[in-house]
Parts: sequence; C-alpha cells; structure tokens
Amino acid sequence: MRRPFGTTATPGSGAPQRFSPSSPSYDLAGKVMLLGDSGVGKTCFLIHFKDGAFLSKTFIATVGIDFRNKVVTVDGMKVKLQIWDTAGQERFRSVTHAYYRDAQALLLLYDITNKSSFDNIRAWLTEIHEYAQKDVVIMLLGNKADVSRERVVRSEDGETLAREYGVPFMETSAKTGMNVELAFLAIARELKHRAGQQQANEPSFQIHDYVESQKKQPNCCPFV
Ligand SMILES: Nc1nc2c(ncn2[C@@H]2O[C@H](COP(=O)(O)OP(=O)(O)OP(=O)(O)O)[C@@H](O)[C@H]2O)c(=O)[nH]1
Repeated sequence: MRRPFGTTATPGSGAPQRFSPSSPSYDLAGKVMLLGDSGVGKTCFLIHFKDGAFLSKTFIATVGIDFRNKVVTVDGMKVKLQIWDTAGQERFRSVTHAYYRDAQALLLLYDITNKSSFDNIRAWLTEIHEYAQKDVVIMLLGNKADVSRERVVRSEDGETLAREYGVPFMETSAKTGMNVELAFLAIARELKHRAGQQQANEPSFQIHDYVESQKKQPNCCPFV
C-alpha cells in the first residue's frame, strides 16, 4: 500500500516491554517486522491479520515503512504486537535497516509462485544477521499457498531452508487467511515466554515445537 515515506514512529530500543497492571489495554508489547521481496504479500498479510480482509488484486508497492498495532490474548495475557510493514523494494532497504535493531521478531516472507523471492531469502537472512538483534525471533513463511497451480517452490524446499537456519517455517495465504493468525500467535507466545510470563506449572515454550504441533492440526495447511 502506498503511504508516506518514514511515517509515524521512530526506531526505539529494547526487549519485550512489560506494563504495570494499571495499564488498561495490554500486559506486554513487542515489535514485529515483516520482511521479504517486493510483492510477496507482506502488506496483505498484515491487513488480513489486522482486519480479516484481503486487498484487491491491484498491487501498490509499499513506500518506506508503516506499522499497525494489534492486541492478541495468549493464555489470558494481552500481548500488543506493533507490526511493521516494510517496503520490499531494494531502494528502500537503507531506511528499513534502521528499524531492524529493536525488533523482537521478524516474519520473513517469500512467494511460493516466485522462485527468485525464495532464492533471495538467504540474502535477507544475511541482512538480518547484520542489522537485527542477535536473539531476534525469525519465522520463515511461504506465502500465496492458495495459488497451488502456479507453485514453483516446493513446501519441502521451504522446510529444508528453514531447518538449515534453525527457524520455524510454515506456508501461508494472506488471501484465505491460512496460518496468518497462527504466525502472529506463535510470535506473541514467544514474546510472553521471553518476558518471563510463564505460569509456574506451564511447560517451557519452544516456538519451533509450537509451530510444528499446530501444523499437524487437522484444519491446518489445507493447500500443502
Ligand atoms: N493469491 C494471493 N495473492 C496474494 C497473497 N498475498 C498477496 N497477494 C497479492 O500479491 C500482490 C502483492 O501483495 P503486497 O501485500 O502488496 O506485497 P508486499 O510484499 O507488501 O510488496 P511491497 O510493498 O512492494 O514490499 C497483490 O496483488 C496482492 O493482492 C496471497 O496470499 N495469495
């Protein structure tokens, strides 16, 4: 979506922020960034999560960077996700780099119908390692899984690449909503875990195990 360059907020710093019980709207906040080549579906992914809608087929590249907030509830705890939608085009890279360093989580998208967007994931991961925090949570997402006729990247190739880099992986569709909420819920749970908000009797949370177990649910991943 076209928006003014460098809108609304500046990069800050820090780990997931915890708020006092007097804060009325949420208990914890974290910054999540959407990354990946232009056209892979980052803006649509965010809009589907935020509003449950899919944008029209007209593709208008994001200019610069923008963010939306959404509060999700995880085990009774309200986690506010501040989700940054970045421009995938090369010419905006220097702008988005400045925003990497205080992100707690990165959703890295490619398009299963676009081989070069998949091939470029390694370059994205190199950039992430250069500019992001060392312990940033990364999730690899193969988007547009609804367009199976035009698939050129096999699901197994996504799995293999994710395993190589030790990051969780799933295929998604910003059009149907497949796994969109799951991706953000996994991030919210990880942020909660990192903020030390597990109950005493809760087992330790592992985002990788969580994603894998959710993918095995019968209503998950209908296009894979
Ligand atoms: N079929 C299908 N089309 C999608 C999906 N996600 C996005 N699209 C389409 O892909 C095109 C690009 O989507 P955007 O969300 O604007 O892509 P982007 O990654 O934000 O692109 P930049 O802003 O340039 O970085 C649009 O025409 C969308 O309608 C999806 O899951 N399935």
